[in-house]
Amino acid sequence: MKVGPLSLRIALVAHDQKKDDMVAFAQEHVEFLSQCSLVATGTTGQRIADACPELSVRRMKSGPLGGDQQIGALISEGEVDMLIFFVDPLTPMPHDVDVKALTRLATLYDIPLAQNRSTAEAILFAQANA
Ligand SMILES: O=C(CO)COP(=O)(O)O
Repeated sequence: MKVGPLSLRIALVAHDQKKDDMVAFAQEHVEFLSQCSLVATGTTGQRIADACPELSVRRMKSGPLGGDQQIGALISEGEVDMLIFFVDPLTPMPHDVDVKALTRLATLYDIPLAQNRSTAEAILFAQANA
């Protein structure tokens, strides 16, 4: 895979049941991601940083404590080019409104939004071959 542009700003978020998926995704694409500017919710970012020490990840608060909203704010400011958000469709979330608000802003501001791994792979492939 060709390496992506340094300027690509990617937000990474995963619910607890999807964090292993996110870590595997980050490990598989570590070369590409190392060329990007990464921001993540707190626990997701920690898991990625632990698994991929070569990646520099800006960590916001944990999702349920406002991290989803912080990333939504970055999107609204035009500071995120792509949202990769591995959602858990089987578990009720206390912060479901924040989850919906975040995906809504990605849709509103028309940035690529991947809510599962196969879509994330497709988006990265498209970027790498653009
Ligand atoms: O809850 C989340 C997304 O809604 C993710 O937050 P964490 O990465 O802190 O677990």
